[in-house]
Amino acid sequence: MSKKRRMGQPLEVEKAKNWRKTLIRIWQYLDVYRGQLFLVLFTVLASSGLGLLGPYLIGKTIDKYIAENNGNTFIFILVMIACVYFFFSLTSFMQSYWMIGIGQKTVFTMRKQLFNQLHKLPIKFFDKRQHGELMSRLTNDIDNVSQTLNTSVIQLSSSVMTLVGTITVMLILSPLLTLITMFVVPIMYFGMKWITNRTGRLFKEQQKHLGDLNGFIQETIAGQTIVKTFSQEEKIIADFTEKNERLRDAGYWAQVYSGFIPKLMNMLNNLNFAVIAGAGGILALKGYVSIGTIVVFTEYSRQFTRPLNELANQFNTLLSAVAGAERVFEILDEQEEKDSESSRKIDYIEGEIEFTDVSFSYDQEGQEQTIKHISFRVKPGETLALVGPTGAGKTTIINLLARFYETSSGEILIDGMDIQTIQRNNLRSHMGFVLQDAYLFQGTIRENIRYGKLDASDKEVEEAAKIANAHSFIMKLPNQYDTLLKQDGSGISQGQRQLLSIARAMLSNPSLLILDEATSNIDTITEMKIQEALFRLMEGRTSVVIAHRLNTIQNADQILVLDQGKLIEKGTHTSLLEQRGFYYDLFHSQIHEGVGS
Ligand SMILES: Nc1ncnc2c1ncn2[C@@H]1O[C@H](COP(=O)(O)OP(=O)(O)OP(=O)(O)O)[C@@H](O)[C@H]1O
Repeated sequence: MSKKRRMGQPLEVEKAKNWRKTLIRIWQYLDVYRGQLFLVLFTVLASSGLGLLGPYLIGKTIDKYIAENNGNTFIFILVMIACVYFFFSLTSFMQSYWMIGIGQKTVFTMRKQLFNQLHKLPIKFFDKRQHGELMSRLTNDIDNVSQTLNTSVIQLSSSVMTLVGTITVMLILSPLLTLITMFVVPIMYFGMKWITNRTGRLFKEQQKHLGDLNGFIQETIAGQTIVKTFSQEEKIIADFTEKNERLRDAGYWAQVYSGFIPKLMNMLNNLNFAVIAGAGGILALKGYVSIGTIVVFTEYSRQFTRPLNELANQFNTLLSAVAGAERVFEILDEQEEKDSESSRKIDYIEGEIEFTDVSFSYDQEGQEQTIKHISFRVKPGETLALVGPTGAGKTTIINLLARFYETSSGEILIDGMDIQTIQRNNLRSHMGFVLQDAYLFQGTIRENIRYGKLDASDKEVEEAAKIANAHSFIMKLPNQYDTLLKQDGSGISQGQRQLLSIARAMLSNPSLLILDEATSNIDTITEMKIQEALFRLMEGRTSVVIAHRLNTIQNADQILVLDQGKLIEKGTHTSLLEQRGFYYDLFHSQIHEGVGS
C-alpha cells in the first residue's frame, strides 16, 4: 500500500476506544492529587477571567479617553489594567508551578511501577523483546507523558475556559459581530479533523520506531566486540540507517501534519481579523457600536481563535502522550510472575533433586519439545553433571530447576517437594549460581561480592574471596576491595570475573549449586585456581554442573548425557566410558582436540 493511501485512512473506532481507556487510566493517576488539581483549575479560571478582563478594560480606556476625555477615569482604568495583568501573570505562574509538581509526581509513580513490573515479569517475557526497546519505554515514552502533563492539562482547561468566557463576553458586546466571527468554526473543525486523523497514527508509529532504534543502538553498543570481530560495521550501519529512515519518515510526516495546525489557525485568525475590522468599521460608522468595542472585539476574536488553536495543538501533544502511555500500560498489564496463594517458604533444604518424566517447550503451543520425558534423581551433597552437544537442553534443565520457566508436564521435586509449591524467590534463595557470563555490576569489588548476601560484613566478604582464590588478585588492584568496576565488569579478566562470581556464590552459602562452566580461554594458572575454588564451593552441597570439558567432571557422582532434549545415557564417568556410546565418543573427540586432556 502506498504511503499516501495509508495516511488517508481514518482512525479506527477500536483505536479511539483504546485512547479513551488510556486517558481514563492517566486520569486515575492524577486523581490522587485532586486537591492540587483543584488549585490548578482555580488559578486557570482566575487567569482566564483576568485575561478576558484586560481587553475589556482597554476598550473602556479608548472610549473614555477618546469619547469622554475623562482623565481621572482614564488613570484609574490604566491602574486597573496594570493590576489585572500582574495577577494574570501571578496566577499563570502558580498554575504551572502546581501542575509541574503533579506531573512530576505522576511520572515518578509510573516510572517506579514500570521498573518494578519489569523485575516481576518472567524471563520468557524478555526472550522476545529487545532490551533497548524496553528502556525506551522507561525513558522516552514516560518523558512524553511527563511533558504533556506539565503543559497540556493547564492549556486544555485554560483554553476551554477562555473560549467559553470569550464567546460570552463577545455575545454581550455585540451578537452580530460574534456571529460574523463564528464563520471560522466549521472551517477549523473540518481542517482539524482532517489533520488529527493522520497525526494520531503517525505519532504512535514514531514512538514505535524510536523504541526499535534505541533497542538496536543498545544491542550494538553492548555487542561492540562481536561487531568488530566479525567486521560487521558496515552491515550494522546499513541496518541502523534503515531503522533511522523509518523513524525519520514517521517523525517527518507526524511533524508535517501537526505543523499544518498553527498555519491553518494563523490563516483563519488573520481572515477573522480582517472581517471583524471591515464589518466592525461599517457598524461603527453607522453608529451601532463604539470604536472601543471594535478594538475589544478584534482582540477577543484573536482570543477566540487562540484557545481553539491551542486546543488543536494540545490535542496533538495529547495523542503523542497517549501513544507513550499505551506502551507503558502494555508492560504494566503483562502477567507478572506470581506465586500461588498456597505456595510456601522453606527455611532449609537438604539438596535432593528429582525430575520425574519432565517435558518442556519454549513455545506456548508446545509444538517443539526442548526437553523430552527426562527423569533422574540426585542425592543431597552429590554432583550431577550435564553433558551433550550444543542445544541439547542442558541450560534448559537449569532454567526449569530454578523455575525461570515452568515444565509442560512431569514434576521436579526438591527434598520430595514439588517446586511449584515453593515460592520462586524462596526457592532461588537456596541456590547459588556461577554462570559462564559472570555478570558484574557497576560498583566496587566488595559490593559485587556482597551481592550474594547483602548484610555480609567486610570480613565475611574477604573470607569468601579468600576461599574463592580471588583475594590475591584483588589485593593487587589499585584500590583493592574498593576498586570500582565498570558497568559490565570489563576492567578485569574473564577468569577473575569467574573468581568473583564464585566468591559471591560462596558468600550466599547455598544448599544447591548451579555451575555453568566457562568455555572461553582462560590461562592455565587461573583455570587451576577456578577449579580449586569450585571444588571448595561444591563441598557438602548438591551441585548441578553444565560441563563443557569432560575432564572436569570425572569425579561427578552422576553424568547425564543429553541430545536434542532427550536423556540418552546416564552413569558415572567410568561406567559411561565402558558403555562405549555417545559419551565415549564425546570424551575421545575432546582428547583428540586437546580439550579434555
Ligand atoms: N528462551 C528460549 N526461547 C526459545 N528457545 C530457546 C530458548 N532458550 C533456548 N532455546 C532452544 O532450546 C534448545 C536447548 O537450548 P539450551 O540452551 O538448553 O541448550 P544447551 O544444551 O544449554 O546448549 P549450549 O551448550 O550451547 O549452552 C535450543 O534449541 C535452543 O535454541
